[in-house]
Amino acid sequence: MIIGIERSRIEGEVKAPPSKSFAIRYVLLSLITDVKLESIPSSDDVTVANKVVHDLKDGRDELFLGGSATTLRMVIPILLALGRKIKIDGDQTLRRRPLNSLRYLKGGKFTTLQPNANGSISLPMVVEGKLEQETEIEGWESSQYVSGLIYAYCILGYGRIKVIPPVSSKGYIHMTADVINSVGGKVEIRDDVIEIKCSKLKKFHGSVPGDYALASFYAIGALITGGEIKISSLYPPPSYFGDHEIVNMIKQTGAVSEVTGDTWFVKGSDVRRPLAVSINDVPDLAPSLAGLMATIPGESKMLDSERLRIKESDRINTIISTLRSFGIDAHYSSGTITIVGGEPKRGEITCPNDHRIAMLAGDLALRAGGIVKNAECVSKSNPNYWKDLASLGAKIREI
Ligand SMILES: O=C(O)C1=C[C@@H](OP(=O)(O)O)[C@@H](O)[C@H](O)C1
Ligand SMILES: C=C(OP(=O)(O)O)C(=O)O
Repeated sequence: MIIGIERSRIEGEVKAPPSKSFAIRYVLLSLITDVKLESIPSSDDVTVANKVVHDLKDGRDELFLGGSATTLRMVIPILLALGRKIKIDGDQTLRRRPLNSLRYLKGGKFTTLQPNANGSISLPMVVEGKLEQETEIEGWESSQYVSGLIYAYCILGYGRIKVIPPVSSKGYIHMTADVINSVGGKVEIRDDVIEIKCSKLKKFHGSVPGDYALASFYAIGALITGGEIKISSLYPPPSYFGDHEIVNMIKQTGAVSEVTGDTWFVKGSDVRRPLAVSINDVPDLAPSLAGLMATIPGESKMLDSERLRIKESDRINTIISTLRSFGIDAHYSSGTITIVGGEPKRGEITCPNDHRIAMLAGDLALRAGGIVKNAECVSKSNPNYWKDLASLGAKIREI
């Protein structure tokens, strides 16, 4: 799919896209207790998670994880809790994602079926073995393993995890703990030790809340085109640091940005301050933030950005190359992406099999005009992205 966008003003009201992270957690929760969702999001990753659960319940011994690393790194500990020997594979983007932290999971055996040059653990592989009751695991590579271990120990009834610092994306671990605690589990996070106790869990009957990181592409699209926007169906920002922090980050630049109830209101102002933020705990905010930083005069910085290299694409390179395609100067050094804000020029990219990079290009094109090829890649998390932009005033067409 090739999408052409002319300079537009984004404004109005829109429902936030459903949260991929909450949706995958609720789908996987159905392996532990009864779950009834008002509706299941149609994004690729949630569809994959749903298929994985059905295949496990049908007793299959092969799973296909598409491009979803959240599903992959959460399911592996669950398989060790279930004591199932399973062959798992994914698409090309998932096969490039590192799984080195698996070496900490004592009791697990991971046979890589296409050994790579550096001998690291990767897909396709066979997972077998039994999870030990206490585990330590490094926290740097991904929080998703820790989330999977919380589910795994809930299945086993009890477990203890020592997370070796530094711990990345901590908010997602709190999200997982909140989901299990909401159905009667007992997940206690004390510094770097997590203790899990689960007996008979309650049923879960509810809906998937909106996604702040995905919604931020709409908010920033409005900001950089002079509009104002209300985005509804979001969850009240929790106490821990997570993707909802985007609300405050946008406020720090001088814009109006506030959540009332389930609705986020965003409007630009005459004040445009450059931003310097660490994204190690909120990596999914980097692509949308890049679009905002691109239009704020001065140097903005995204610190602690090393882990962006191991997402669906090497996002350090793909964020910088996308910005440069729209005439914005950006560079990387020692963990920091520096963006020199200015006036984007008409640009064109081919989505590098990374949904959030296509959405970054979409936002920049709303300001300056442009073209996005392989635009269907947004379906990994938000298949309605282009349609939502059109409903908010984007001059957009399929070429
Ligand atoms: O647990 C989750 O739902 C997620 C965790 C994050 O990954 P890392 O923990 O690897 O940063 C994030 O990038 C991903 O999109 C969703
Ligand atoms: C990295 C992402 O997802 P995952 O890790 O689940 O593939 C993402 O949604 O940007």
